[in-house]
Order: sequence, then C-alpha cells, then structure tokens
Amino acid sequence: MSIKKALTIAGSDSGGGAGIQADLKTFQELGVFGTTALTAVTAQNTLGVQDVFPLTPQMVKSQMESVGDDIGVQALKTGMLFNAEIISAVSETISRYKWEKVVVDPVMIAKGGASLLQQEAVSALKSKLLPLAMVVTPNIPEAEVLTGMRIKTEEEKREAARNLFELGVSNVVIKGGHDENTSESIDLLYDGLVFITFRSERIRTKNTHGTGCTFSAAITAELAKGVAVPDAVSTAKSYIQAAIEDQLTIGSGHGPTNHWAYKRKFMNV
Ligand SMILES: Nc1ncnc2c1ncn2[C@@H]1O[C@H](COP(=O)(O)OP(=O)(O)OP(=O)(O)O)[C@@H](O)[C@H]1O
Ligand SMILES: Cc1ncc(CO)c(N)n1
Repeated sequence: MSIKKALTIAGSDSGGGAGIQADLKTFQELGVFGTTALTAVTAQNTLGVQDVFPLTPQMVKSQMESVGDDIGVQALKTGMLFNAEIISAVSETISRYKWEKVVVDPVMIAKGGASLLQQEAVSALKSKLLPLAMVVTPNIPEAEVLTGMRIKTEEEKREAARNLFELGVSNVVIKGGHDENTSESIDLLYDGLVFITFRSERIRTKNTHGTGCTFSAAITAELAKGVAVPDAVSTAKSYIQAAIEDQLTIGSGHGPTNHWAYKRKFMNV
C-alpha cells in the first residue's frame, strides 16, 4: 500500500494534547504516515508547562535529514521552534530539500502563559521561515506580534493577513479561536487575491489544549494528499470542530481534544 508522508517539526507535550503528539494523532486519523523532528521536550499537562528543554539546532537538522534522505515527505509543518538558532537550522534544511508544502504554525505562548518561542526569535521567524511557507496559521495574538498591529475588527484581521502575505507567505489563515465574544469561531484565509471565511459554532469549553497544533497538522495532512489549500483548510476546520465538540475528560485544567471524533462524526467509524 502506498501512503503519503508528512513531517512535523515541533516540541513534545508530555500531556499528549499538543505538539508532536497532537500532530501524529491527526496525521494518523487523516490517513497520512507521520514522521517527526523534535525541537524541544516540554514537561506539560492540562494545567500548564512545568519545564522546557530545547534540543540543539544540529539535532533538529539531523532528524530532518534522516527523514529527508530516506523516507521523503509530501508536506511538513512547524510548531514550537523555541529559539532563533533552531529557526535558522529548520529554514536552511527546508530550502536544501526544496520542500514546498510547508505549513508554519507560529507557536509562541502556551495556554497557561509559558513562552514556547523566545522573543528575540520573532524576527528570524519573519525573515527566514515565513518566506518559505505555503500556509501560516497564527491565532490573533500571534498575528498581532508578527504584524505589530492590534487586531479587533474584521477589517484589521484582513489588514493583518495582507501584511503577512507581504512577508512572502502564499496563504495566510488567521484563526478566530481567541475571539471569545463571538458565537462563532471564524477563521480567515487569504491567498493574496481573495478572502475566504470558515465559520463554526463556538463551543463553550475549557478543553481546547492543542487546537492550533491539530488544526495546522490537519492542513498539512491534506496538503500531503494533494488537496488544494482552501479544501485542506476546510477539512481541518471540520476536524477541529469535531475534536472539540466530542469532549474527553482528561486532567483538571485545559484538557485535550478528541482525535477519534472526526471519523466518528463523518465516516461512522
Ligand atoms: N471554542 C471553540 N469552538 C470552536 N472552534 C474553536 C474553539 N476554539 C478554537 N477553535 C478553532 O480551533 C482552531 C485553532 O484556533 P485557536 O485560535 O484556538 O488556535 P491556537 O490558539 O493556536 O490554539 P492552541 O491552544 O493550540 O495554542 C481554529 O480553527 C479555531 O476556529
Ligand atoms: C509542545 C507544544 N507545542 C505547542 C503548544 C501550543 O498549544 C504547546 N502547548 N506545547
């Protein structure tokens, strides 16, 4: 059986809800073979991040080479990158392998407030990695940091998307999970020409740990299968909606989402 392959370059979440763990679960559920390059180990649970240990940039690069030289991938995503040196190593290696279907989830801060990206690494993210991205998926606070704008209105969201497009990203998705005073969770896609909105009912829950990782991993899995960007975003939206709706009760803080839900909802599995 031939299968499409995807790579996630991200941190480990010991609690299993976000990071590499969320990405692999998503790849698996969407029928794509998942490979990994770990950037950092976090000691983390539903209450927050207790400890962080970054790997060396060389070790991140070696893992990418191990995957690239033998297995090969049709698409990849980046998540927690932690520092500027890791961002440089990742960007150089992506360029060397000429990987094109690159999804950048510009992870900055965990739900509990812990920093997953050093402040001084933001400029490396903008200048080195974003120009290589086919899709970038910031939440609203991340889009504010990347653009230096305050984003409150729909027009400001559009302006931020235009700014990010100008940095060389082919498709910008500004996620609306943080827009808590709306009854819908609205994600905005911009491809340099048109805006497409993806809407879903906002679910009232504190169990949204790892939603961003899962969403970007689902886009990556669909791109690996050859799906076009708007359709990939649409499937990712359905996937994350199902995964938030069909709640699990794990831990006493911000619990993870449910990766069994998508197939249960849409494929009766
Ligand atoms: N309460 C909710 N109800 C429905 N959809 C949601 C909810 N919260 C987030 N989403 C959806 O989940 C996806 C991730 O968005 P979000 O803005 O939460 O990302 P994030 O902040 O990067 O996540 P993370 O918690 O992993 O950092 C988006 O498609 C968003 O619309
Ligand atoms: C390892 C890791 N990556 C990403 C996030 C963002 O949800 C997190 N909390 N932990």
